[in-house]
Amino acid sequence: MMNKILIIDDEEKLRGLLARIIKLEGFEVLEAGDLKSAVRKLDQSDIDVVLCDVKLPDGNGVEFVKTLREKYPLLEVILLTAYGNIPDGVQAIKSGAFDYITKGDDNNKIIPLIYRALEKAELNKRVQKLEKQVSDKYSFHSIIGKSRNITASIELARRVAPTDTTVLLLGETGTGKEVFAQSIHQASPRAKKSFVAINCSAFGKDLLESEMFGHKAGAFTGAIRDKKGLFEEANSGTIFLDEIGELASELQAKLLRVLETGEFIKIGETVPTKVNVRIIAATNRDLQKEIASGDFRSDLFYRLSVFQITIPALRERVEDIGPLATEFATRFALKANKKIKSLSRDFIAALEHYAWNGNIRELKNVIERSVILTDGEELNVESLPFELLQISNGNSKNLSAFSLASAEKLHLQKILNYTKGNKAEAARLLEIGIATLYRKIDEYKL
Ligand SMILES: Nc1ncnc2c1ncn2[C@@H]1O[C@H](COP(=O)(O)OP(=O)(O)OP(=O)(O)O)[C@@H](O)[C@H]1O
Repeated sequence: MMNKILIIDDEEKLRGLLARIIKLEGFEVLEAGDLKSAVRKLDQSDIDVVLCDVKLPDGNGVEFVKTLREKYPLLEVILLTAYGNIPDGVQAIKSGAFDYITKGDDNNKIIPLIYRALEKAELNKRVQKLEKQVSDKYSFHSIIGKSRNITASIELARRVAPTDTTVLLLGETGTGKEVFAQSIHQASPRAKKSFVAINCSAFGKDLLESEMFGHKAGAFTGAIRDKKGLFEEANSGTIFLDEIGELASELQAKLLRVLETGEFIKIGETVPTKVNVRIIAATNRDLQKEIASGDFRSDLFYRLSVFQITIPALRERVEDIGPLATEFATRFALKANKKIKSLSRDFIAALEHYAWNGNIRELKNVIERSVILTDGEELNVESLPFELLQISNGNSKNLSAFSLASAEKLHLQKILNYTKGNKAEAARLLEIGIATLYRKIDEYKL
């Protein structure tokens, strides 16, 4: 499609000349003699770049730049200034114009400038598209599940999303706490600002403090330059503090201060930094217990737990397992270039009977493994890890699908089958001592 350029200028001769030059480059040119007819043209067609004169019969071009940026954020504006009137150009750029150019003077400069403005306009469109993709990906719609339990959690999250209220997400590992945090952010007025996530158990205390709050150059050895902390990065947006129960006590105090005053002091700094950040925290621990044992400050807990949402474990919403598995199978099949059309009944039944201590994350892993192991069009039980099929054996050690132990167990089973239960022969083949074999048989309840 041809790019469209709109020229707004009341001097017909000059406008015509400019239009001819631009048309020669293969662009489609639209013309307007005043702001009113310009607005009509802008509403009727998708303009990419606007060239706008300053003095117009019904208004001022410099001021019009602001309106243009707000109403048509994807297009770019080049202001046509009168000779020697640099302040107009500077003001226009402040208001969001792409650039300015002196009228009549530099017609040979206009084409390259238009090309650059077009590139910027294309970029605007790409960014908008990506933003839409991100917000779709992290919207509440992306949370799969129709069970009463999960819909109740989603409903709570929807309600609190548009506010600035601090949210505490409770739930076992892998239940989707981060997915919830992102959806809340995306459904809030802060959606266009940053969403920053930090796992409080991922760093040691000192590193975590500098990650969260930043430091001044020279604050400690290795602090070569000033570092912005994640709270600053998240300014005007949302910060997600995962595994908040792991936060060291000094940092708990610092976080409490942020919650109370919006302020913190960077490492090595003396004056506080102020931020406006919405806080979403998450934990899989029982914070009441941590409070009782003195590991978590109760005042911080009360600040954080203004609005609590519990995300149900997968075993508490068994009816969602089938739809989740199907969705993951589709995604992984696409990724692995496999033609998987269905999941067998037994396959889903086995999934529904399993305890899923690792919740959705574990389910995702199991499905990925099954997709990799399947060559046909249907996922069936043969592709499931051993433990999932051993559900009736309540004593068996609970192993995750990808663990080394799970592979070891499977291997032992195979060898023992091969030697028809002859343990001495099995130990020889496995190149381990007979005592070790007995121990493993016992451990895996073979
Ligand atoms: N309802 C859902 N629908 C689809 N995918 C989901 C859903 N909930 C979670 N997931 C996926 O499950 C995985 C685990 O989710 P997430 O990281 O949000 O869990 P978490 O509770 O924050 O885990 P942890 O406590 O270990 O940090 C991710 O890959 C996520 O994309």
